[in-house]
Amino acid sequence: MSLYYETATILENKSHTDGSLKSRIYSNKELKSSPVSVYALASNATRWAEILKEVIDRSGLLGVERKLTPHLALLLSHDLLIAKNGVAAPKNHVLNLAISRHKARLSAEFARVRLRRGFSTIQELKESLSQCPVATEKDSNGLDKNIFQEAGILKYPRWIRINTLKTTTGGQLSTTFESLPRVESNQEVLRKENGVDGSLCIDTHIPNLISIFPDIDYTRHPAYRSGHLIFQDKASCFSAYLLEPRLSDGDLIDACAAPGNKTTHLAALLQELSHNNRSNNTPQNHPHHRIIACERDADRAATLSQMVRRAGADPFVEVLNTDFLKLNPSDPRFANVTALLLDPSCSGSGMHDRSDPQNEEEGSALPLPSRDALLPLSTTATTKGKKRKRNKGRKAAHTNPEEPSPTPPTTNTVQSDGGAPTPGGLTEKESQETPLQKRLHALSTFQTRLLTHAFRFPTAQRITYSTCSVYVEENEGVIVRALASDVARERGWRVLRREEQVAGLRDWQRRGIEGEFVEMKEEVRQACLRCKRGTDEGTMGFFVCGFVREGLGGAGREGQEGMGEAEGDEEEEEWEGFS
Ligand SMILES: C[S@@+](CC[C@H](N)C(=O)[O-])C[C@H]1O[C@@H](n2cnc3c(N)ncnc32)[C@H](O)[C@@H]1O
Repeated sequence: MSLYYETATILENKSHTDGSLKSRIYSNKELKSSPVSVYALASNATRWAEILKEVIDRSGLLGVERKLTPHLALLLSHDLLIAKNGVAAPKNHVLNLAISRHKARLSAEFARVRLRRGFSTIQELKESLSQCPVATEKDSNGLDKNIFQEAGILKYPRWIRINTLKTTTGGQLSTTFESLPRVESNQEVLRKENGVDGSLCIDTHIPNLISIFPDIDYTRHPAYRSGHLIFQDKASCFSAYLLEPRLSDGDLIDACAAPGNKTTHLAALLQELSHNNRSNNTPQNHPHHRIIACERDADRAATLSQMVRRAGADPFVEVLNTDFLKLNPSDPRFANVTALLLDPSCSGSGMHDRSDPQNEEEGSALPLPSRDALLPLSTTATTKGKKRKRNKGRKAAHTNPEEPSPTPPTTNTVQSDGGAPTPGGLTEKESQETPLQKRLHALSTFQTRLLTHAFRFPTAQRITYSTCSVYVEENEGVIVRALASDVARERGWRVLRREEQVAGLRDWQRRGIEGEFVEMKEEVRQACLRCKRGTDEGTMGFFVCGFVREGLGGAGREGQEGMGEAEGDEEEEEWEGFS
């Protein structure tokens, strides 16, 4: 059935074609299926991906149906479980058979996943996923706007950061955006009147950021192609802005940099500083600040280099295709590092439409089911013959402020020693964790390690830690654990208090939340900034917290600590299944 194969190919996007999901579909002249159907299937399945991944993983579908790829499984299970008309293939078609023979198991898992999230009906769950205003008009391609409503696109404006490395906001407003009237709020931006091409709002928290109607496609516009405009959600701009680069800074590290939105934002902020400080004679093309942009994945590092060049940030940025955890903080190459931006891989649960290029640029992939999902965890944990280290101070249990906890009510605070170990190296509680809990556990362990590694850079004075996740485990939980670490205490790291934050972000109202099992001081909670999906603010779900250092404690131990930890960490990371 070409609809499923073609939609899967579009979502995989192996050729890395530029453009929005919609433009990739409509510009594809080889499609046999109707673009309307491909778009509807792709955008709807994408929206449900996180839930469907959990359903498919729990059912073990991919372990037995070798003909199904993760993308095909996602699309077919969407139609089987959610679409009004079911699977759009004849009953005896190989794809229909491959999914339908597991209907009972998939439906049961779907019901479990739904109930665990606190929704008594599919309709309620559906509504929670598409909190968008109803629109009935057709778009320029004749598409019913309700399709976009389901995909959740209308709720969010398109955020564009004007890249001041190459242009100015004034210049762009009078050229590229000349035809768009200015409005005062995102809500007005989203209210597209008949016959009007949309409007534009200048953001009040982040300089050089605008929002426009999301349906206006600028991916082919010369200003976008030449790097004058960068698609970047407002929330994602918080990380570099909160780090607040200064003229007194030495080198900066972006520890997990690809595809490079925050790296180029840092570069733009640095350049503005030099421009504003006329007494400083640093020539624009020979900045004394170096941004070391670290990315461990080779393909993504190549994309990062490309993006850095396109944004005109190359005079500032040195791309390192390496694992940040392998950098020795005491290496003389990093002797001048004063600030680090850490935006590690995360669950991506704060993103609204992962197939949108704006979100692809944020670096989180579509959650896909896995063939190994049902392998007993004890097998995966011991295949490498490594034993797991205990997480000191680990308290966070699953908490997503946007949905009820999947943790069974009987699960209590995870003790720092994790309880009694099972023969497979897992505690009883850990072996009872759902796939989501296991994933969050592994992610937050990895994220805490990255953050504590950042604490080790001897001359570092400021750090920002951010994720596009809504889960407390990956956010406040990581902050609390990292602050409790020996290295944080020895080196004098503390949170950047709200009153110390850059103007604009200091006024941001959404602050940290205490999860069921994460307690923190009010000062720490206030230091955490959150953005919530589905609000009038028009952002994705996001979290950021800044750190500053009081004094330079423990400076004598840097060399040993840097390398010693990297080795031990590797052992733990392999156990956690991250490569
Ligand atoms: C959320 S994305 C970063 C997005 C980026 N900050 C931006 O704004 O465009 C996380 C990136 O970190 C990379 N990464 C994960 N672990 C890493 C590590 N230990 N060292 C370096 N890069 C890592 C991932 O490959 C991924 O590209």
